[in-house]
Amino acid sequence: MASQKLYHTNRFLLDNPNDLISIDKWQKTVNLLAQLFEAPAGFLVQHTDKGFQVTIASQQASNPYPAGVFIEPEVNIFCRKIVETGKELYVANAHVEPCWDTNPEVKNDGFSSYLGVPVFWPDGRCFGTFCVMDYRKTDYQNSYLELIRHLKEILEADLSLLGLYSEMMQLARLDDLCGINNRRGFRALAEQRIKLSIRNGSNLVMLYVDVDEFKRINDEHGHSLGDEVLKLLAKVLKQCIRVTDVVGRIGGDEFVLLTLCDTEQDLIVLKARIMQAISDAIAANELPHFSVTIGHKTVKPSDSLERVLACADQDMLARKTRRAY
Ligand SMILES: Nc1nc2c(ncn2[C@@H]2O[C@H](COP(=O)(O)OP(=O)(O)OP(=O)(O)O)[C@@H](O)[C@H]2O)c(=O)[nH]1
Repeated sequence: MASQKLYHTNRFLLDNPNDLISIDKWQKTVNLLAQLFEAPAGFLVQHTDKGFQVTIASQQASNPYPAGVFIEPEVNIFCRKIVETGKELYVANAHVEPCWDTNPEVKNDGFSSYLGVPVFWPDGRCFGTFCVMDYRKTDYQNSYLELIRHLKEILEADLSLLGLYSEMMQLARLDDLCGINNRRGFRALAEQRIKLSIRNGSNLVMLYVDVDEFKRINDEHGHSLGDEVLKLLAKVLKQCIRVTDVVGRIGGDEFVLLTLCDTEQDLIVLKARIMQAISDAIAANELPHFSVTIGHKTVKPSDSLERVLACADQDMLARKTRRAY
């Protein structure tokens, strides 16, 4: 649960609806495509490792494939060729091209013509295809190709927006230095995690990890070595927890972990594991010795996140003070 993506390029959009995508607008775009080409069927088709899914189908009685239809990845459909090559495809008359003999759109549905362009995710991966099919053979001129390219830009603009928004959310929630959640990101994920644990009755513990005398490390070895210490600590903490736990850096040398922990004994073992992992990492990376103090607070259903954090912080401070005397 280290980060939350707004979209997954390998998941069907129809199964993971997203508020930033206007399916209604996409529907109008696909309808317009079919209308301008006077074609009986127009589509936006998505491809993932699972296969192909019709995301949007033009709303016409002549169109045999409604939105949601799934096609296995190995089926010899026109769209597959585009996904494999990343290039546009125009087939004026599939009945005279033997390579399409096994294509069910030709063999079973009787389509003759296909024109499609690849649609890309903002990271350059192929989302799928935007295409028109006709039962008759066609003779589309260049201007038609221009038209379909322009229309697909409307779809890609929405996918770009999704990418930009996702990046902005990541930036707002990530600590630049350590690459883990910052306070904002940690809070958002921790709130969700606490709600989930209340629902399924699991025991969560908040750990508050603070580097001892970090100021001295900066003063003696320089700020950039101090940064290396913080990065190493973040890496070690991430390695000591499960993927469903939440980790964050919420202050200069202060880190927090929200983790599942059933018993006192589990907690003791986890703290010892963190201490050992820090010692091992210091030795492996030839960094100056440093230690941490770890406070904790068990999460009760009635606790607010603020209270849990404050109590874990106080526990950490009390342990630091006890050690100092
Ligand atoms: N290198 C580096 N130092 C930072 C960063 N953020 C905060 N600091 C420094 O971290 C130090 C934290 O100092 P203190 O809060 O006094 O804590 P401490 O020296 O660890 O003392 P105790 O917590 O009492 O053990 C300060 O000197 C900050 O300047 C950072 O991103 N990189």
